[in-house]
Amino acid sequence: MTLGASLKLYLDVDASVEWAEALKETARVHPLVISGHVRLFVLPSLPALSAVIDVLADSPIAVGAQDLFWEDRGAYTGGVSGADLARLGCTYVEVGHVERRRIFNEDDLTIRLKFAAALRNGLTPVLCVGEAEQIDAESAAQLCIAQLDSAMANTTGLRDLVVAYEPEWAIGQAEPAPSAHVVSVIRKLRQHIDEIGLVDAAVVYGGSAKPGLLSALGNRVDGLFLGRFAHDPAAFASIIDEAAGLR
Ligand SMILES: O=C[C@H](O)COP(=O)(O)O
Repeated sequence: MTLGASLKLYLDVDASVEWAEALKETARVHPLVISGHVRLFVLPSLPALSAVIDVLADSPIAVGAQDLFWEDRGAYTGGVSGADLARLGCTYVEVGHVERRRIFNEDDLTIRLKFAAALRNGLTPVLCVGEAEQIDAESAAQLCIAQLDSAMANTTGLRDLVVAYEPEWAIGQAEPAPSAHVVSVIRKLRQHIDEIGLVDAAVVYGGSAKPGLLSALGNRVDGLFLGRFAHDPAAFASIIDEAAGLR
């Protein structure tokens, strides 16, 4: 089971460190985390990365970035190099979140280049896919598959991948997407992923995910990608407990 959380730009550096310290304590005593049956990763904001990496250095919680640039070196003011993220100790990087698409104008080509940059630097991509409007599961799955195939076009050397199914209409809401919809889309996504030979990829759900959801979805998903509802370390801990209950 894979559980990840992105802090987006919600927590400042000090709050991110405090949050990481609380998660570290949860992970330290949780048997399923210790045994590796639940893998945890967190994606703080860029300025908090180093401090959070320091806090989690001797814990099983992996750290990643929420974005990277598609080139590693050069005249790219403000760019973030995947090589530097790896050097800092990041092992994950998020690519394709809809907020990057909408607010920062990233398109399919940008996402493909960033996906390649992640792989080139040995970072596990957390590739976000999802439909914009609430539509039927079959149509949603086709859109997600098209986004996945586009991001991975010409990809070589893929070792590990997290695919986060994040329907845009369910992000930032009080409730996640209905479980039946999530299960149906993820089943079709999983089928496609298996067909193209990525059997080890984890397919997780994100979009107002919170305590109770994992139990409702059961083993039909590989985990969750959390946003706001992970800000409370106790909520994160209770979701790890839910993962334990599914074993
Ligand atoms: O990256 C996380 C997702 O966009 C979900 O965020 P949210 O749970 O705050 O809606």
